[in-house]
Amino acid sequence: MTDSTSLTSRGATPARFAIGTVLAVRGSVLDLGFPADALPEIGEAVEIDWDGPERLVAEVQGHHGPEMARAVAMRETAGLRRGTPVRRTGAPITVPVGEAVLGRLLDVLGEPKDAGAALPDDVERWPIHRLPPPLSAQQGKHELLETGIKVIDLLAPMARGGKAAMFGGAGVGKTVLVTELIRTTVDTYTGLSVFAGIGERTREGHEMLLDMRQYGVLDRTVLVYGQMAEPPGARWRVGLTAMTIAEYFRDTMHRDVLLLMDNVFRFVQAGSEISGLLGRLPSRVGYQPTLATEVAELEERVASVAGATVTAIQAVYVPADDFTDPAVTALFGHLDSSIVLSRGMAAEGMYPAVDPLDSTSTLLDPAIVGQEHYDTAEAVREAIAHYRSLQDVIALLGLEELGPADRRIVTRARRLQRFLTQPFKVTEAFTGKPGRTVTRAATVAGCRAILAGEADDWSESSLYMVGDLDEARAKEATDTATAAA
Ligand SMILES: Nc1ncnc2c1ncn2[C@@H]1O[C@H](COP(=O)(O)OP(=O)(O)OP(=O)(O)O)[C@@H](O)[C@H]1O
Repeated sequence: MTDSTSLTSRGATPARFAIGTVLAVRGSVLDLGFPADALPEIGEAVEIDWDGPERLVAEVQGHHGPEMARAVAMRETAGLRRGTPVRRTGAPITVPVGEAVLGRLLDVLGEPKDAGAALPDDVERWPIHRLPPPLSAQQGKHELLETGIKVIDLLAPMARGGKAAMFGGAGVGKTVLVTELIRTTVDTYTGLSVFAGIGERTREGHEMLLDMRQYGVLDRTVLVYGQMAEPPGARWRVGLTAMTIAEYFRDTMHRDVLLLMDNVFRFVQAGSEISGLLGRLPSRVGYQPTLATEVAELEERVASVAGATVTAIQAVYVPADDFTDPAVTALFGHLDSSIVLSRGMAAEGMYPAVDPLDSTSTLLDPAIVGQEHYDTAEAVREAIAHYRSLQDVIALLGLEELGPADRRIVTRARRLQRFLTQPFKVTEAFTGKPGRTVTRAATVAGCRAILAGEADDWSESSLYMVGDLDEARAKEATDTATAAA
């Protein structure tokens, strides 16, 4: 028996501060020995008393016999030895919340990583595991969150207090789109933003910090990072850390919060790594058997309560462009707005590469967006779907072989596709084109005019990478004048 048993049995240490020891270290997974009457609970945080480089906290995941708990470390365990003392905390992992964390870059445990001052000792802390608000307290999601991005506002509008996700394979523009959404919404949005960087490149965290400072919105933003170089425990829990900070702003300060997560797939992937390390049998496609529960635990907490909202905007990597991947399908069901990025469109330079047919939103309903918007969105989809169905024929026989009605639809669909491209503020530096935001009304009006044939005689390039239709009209006029001269 360990010393700790005698300590507890003498009654010198209350159970919740009971001391145990590290029995085995396998990467991020720790086997911990405790006295039988003081085994930490599942979900409880334990602190390792070691002389390693950083405070080491682990979360208990299971009990293996009456005196052994298995836990997942939130930080690197290199150098950790068997026999090192471990302390129970009697609570789940807690993270600092409130005004003190605004403008800061934190890690999964809420510790600052931005070389700034330490957080005050008396900062309020909340546990990262919390239940979603009861259904009776949640409010509906019928208010639109206009983004100023034409294709999203028209075809996959977002809800204030809702959940939206951008799906796409590697390099199709997820990060660019999420960053642009922060950029465009912070100008108009009076709420606070919490950004969760999950399992992506480490440098992106510091770039985001600099960007937020440059936009002058850092004091309304919290950045929380668990990036790809960090152990799976950090990547698995960092989303909950960010969510908890957002919930505090919503529930205690009654502020609207924009919660941005890049990349939610990495959260699922970290859960899968941990499941394997814990020796659990894998389920479909090798994912953890608890996949749906883990995703639901995160997603269900995004809600509006008593007039204050948390709006989630997430990037989701689609492995090998396979939209039937279980991680991707588990997420789809939770969303109000699904924005699908297409490799084909990215390859043609049609940025943002949002697929107009695959992207959907529950808000695209005449009762919410209005009849005119709804009808326009449907007509745009129909025209593009018709064009796609004719693409093989066009490739084989040429446009000339089509009847006049089909040819008219193709002309308009191609112009609509170009009109739905848009230069972004965040890409100004490398495209050289100043970014544009367009109101929903102008987007709808522009598409209606194209559908009615106004742009039939314009060159397609006049509609490419512009803001509203007036800008395209002006570009067409200049180009025509230059050609004539
Ligand atoms: N709106 C855009 N305008 C111009 N170029 C873009 C746009 N979106 C993406 N790109 C180009 O595509 C590249 C990849 O974009 P991004 O990093 O956002 O992809 P991603 O889907 O997040 O990739 P990963 O899965 O590798 O993180 C950018 O570096 C840029 O060159």
